[in-house]
Amino acid sequence: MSAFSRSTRDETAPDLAISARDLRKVYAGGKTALHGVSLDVPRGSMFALLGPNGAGKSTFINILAGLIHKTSGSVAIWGRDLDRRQRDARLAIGIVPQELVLDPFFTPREALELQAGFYGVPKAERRTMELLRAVGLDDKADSYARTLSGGMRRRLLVAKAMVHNPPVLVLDEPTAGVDIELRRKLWDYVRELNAAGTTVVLTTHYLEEAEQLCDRIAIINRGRLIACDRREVLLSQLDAKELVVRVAEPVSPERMPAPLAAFGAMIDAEASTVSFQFRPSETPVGRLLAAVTAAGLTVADITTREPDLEDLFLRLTREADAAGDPATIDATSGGTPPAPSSSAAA
Ligand SMILES: Nc1ncnc2c1ncn2[C@@H]1O[C@H](COP(=O)(O)OP(=O)(O)OP(=O)(O)O)[C@@H](O)[C@H]1O
Repeated sequence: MSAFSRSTRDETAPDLAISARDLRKVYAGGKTALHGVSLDVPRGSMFALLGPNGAGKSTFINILAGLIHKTSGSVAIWGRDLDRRQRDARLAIGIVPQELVLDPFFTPREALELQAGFYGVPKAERRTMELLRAVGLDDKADSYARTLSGGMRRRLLVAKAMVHNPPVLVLDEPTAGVDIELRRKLWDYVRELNAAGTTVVLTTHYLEEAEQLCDRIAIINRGRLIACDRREVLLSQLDAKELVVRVAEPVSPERMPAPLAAFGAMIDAEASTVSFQFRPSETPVGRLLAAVTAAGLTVADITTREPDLEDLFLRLTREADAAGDPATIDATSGGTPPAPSSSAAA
């Protein structure tokens, strides 16, 4: 199907694959799962939606999928408003649900054909075997779905979400219960789709996965967006590094040389190391190494540790929890959001 152009040069394609404004969801019973989330997913991006259990990720995705109704706010998928152009919006998105929902009596081939029929894909344009090959299920094309393993079912759901060739693919916890080898295969395929222009949004509990795969990351906590930016920008917010210097001479924390104390160094006598927690924006590593030399020590080896997404995730969710009722970050401007505690309510 060529209805959707993925080219970055195509001026008819929207700049935003998904755009949510002030999205709220209050479930029957009064639970507010989304407190006014505004979020943009640029076309062509590989976008991670991260958050602890119960943060509201599935609620967000289920609204996109049309499985639940939003309470208020608006969402556009591929520039098509979900209220005004529901059918067009749905055609633009493929969703891989969290639950492994498959009819056990259909084979993968039948499941894909049925789905293609549901989306009105003409027989000549169906890519059933191509999709099954892509997800490594071509040899299972005619086995009953009930005989497939959890990982195979997951991959079949990915293929199913792609039958109408949507420009936006959303995967809700796609690798839960999938072993490492299959996970790698799944990601290879998702990367290929993304390289070919498909915008990919995924929710995951594996921070490492988001860090390795995604160029943009949003963090949602208790129904509020607490961060949303390019991965490098988010990680640079941490501005903290650790330098560990192994020295040739014996050292002791009881005899901390003044040049090292000035930088808040810590000494591990057993490992013969001096370590520093520092802000790269304020303190160049060279100054720390100079302090080691000034203390009369010889540098034998150095290692540094960069903060990772897990550090950021923990810090932001803790800050948001400590603030109690943090304001929502409007992540639609494309810039770096302000710190959670000082941002303005959307
Ligand atoms: N049908 C429902 N009725 C009432 N409350 C619900 C319903 N579905 C979800 N919730 C509540 O809404 C909040 C957000 O849930 P949601 O499933 O969106 O979170 P999540 O981030 O996807 O979590 P997980 O990572 O565990 O899937 C939770 O407090 C959850 O208990």
